[in-house]
Amino acid sequence: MSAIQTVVKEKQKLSLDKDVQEESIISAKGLNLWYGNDQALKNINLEIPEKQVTAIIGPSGCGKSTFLKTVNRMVELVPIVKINGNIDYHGVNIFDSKVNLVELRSSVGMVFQKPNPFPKSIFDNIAFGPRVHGIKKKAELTKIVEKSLRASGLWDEVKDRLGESALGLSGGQQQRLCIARCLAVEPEVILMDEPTSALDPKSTLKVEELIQELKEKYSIIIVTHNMQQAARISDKTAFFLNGEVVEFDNTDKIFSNPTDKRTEDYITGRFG
Ligand SMILES: Nc1ncnc2c1ncn2[C@@H]1O[C@H](COP(=O)(O)OP(=O)(O)OP(=O)(O)O)[C@@H](O)[C@H]1O
Repeated sequence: MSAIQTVVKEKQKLSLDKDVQEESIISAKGLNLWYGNDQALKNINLEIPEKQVTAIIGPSGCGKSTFLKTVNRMVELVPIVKINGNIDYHGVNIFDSKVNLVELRSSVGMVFQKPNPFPKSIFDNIAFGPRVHGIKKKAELTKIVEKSLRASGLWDEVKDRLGESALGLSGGQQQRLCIARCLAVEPEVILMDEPTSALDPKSTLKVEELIQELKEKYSIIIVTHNMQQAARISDKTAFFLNGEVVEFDNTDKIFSNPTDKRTEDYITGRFG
C-alpha cells in the first residue's frame, strides 16, 4: 500500500471525512482566463464548500496559483489578464462592478508560499490590516493582535516580544504570523498558495495542524505539490491539468479510487 493510501485509510478510520451536508461558499462557473493570448484557465466549474479544506493539485504550470489569485481578484494586477465567466461568493459575482475590492480581499485572505512578514514589529504586522480598516484604539488593536496570534498558535511563543521585529522569527513562526495577519481582518475564506513549501517538516506539521483547526471557522483553499499533505488535510481535492479541472471530488475518493486515468497517473507519480 502506498504512503498516500495509508494516510487515506487512517483518515477513514478516524472518520474525519464524514460526508457532511455541505454548502458552497464560492462557485466558479464557466471561468476562463488568459494572459495575453495564452489561456491559463479553461471553463473552470468548482463548488468550494464552506468550512472545509479544498486542495488544488496538479503539475507545474497547470493554473493552480492563477485560480487561487482569481478568487480574490489579485490576478488582475497583471495588466494582460482577461477573464470571462463568474465566481460567485455567497451568490454574488465577484467581477460585478459593485464589488468593493478592499472588502473582497479582507473577506478572502491569502497566505503565500514564502512567509512575507513586513519589516515591522510582530504587533504592527498583525495590527496592519485592522489599522487600514480604521481601527485606531490601542486597546482594541491589542485585543485583535492577541486573538489572532492565539488562533494561529503563536501567542505563547511571541507574547513577550511583540515589539520585536517579525523578521527575527523562524521561517515556520513567520508563516504562522502571516496566517495571524490574515485572520486579523476577519476573513471567511483563506487562500493558501503552497504555504509549507518553504518550511521544515516540524513547522510544516504545525501549519497543517493549524489548518485543521482553522477549518472550524474558515473555508480554506490550499494549493499544494505535496500529495500526502493534500491527502492528510483536505476534505475535497481538485486535480488541475493544462488549465482545466480534470476531477473534483472527496479527497478520499481522489486518492483511493479516482475516476479519471490522468488523476490516477498524477497521484501515483507517473507524471508531473
Ligand atoms: N504573470 C503572468 N504572465 C504571463 N503568464 C503567466 C503569468 N503567471 C502565470 N502565467 C502562466 O499561466 C500558466 C499557469 O500558471 P500558474 O502559476 O497558475 O500555474 P501553477 O499550476 O500554479 O504552477 P506551479 O505549480 O509551478 O506554481 C502557466 O503557463 C504560466 O506560465
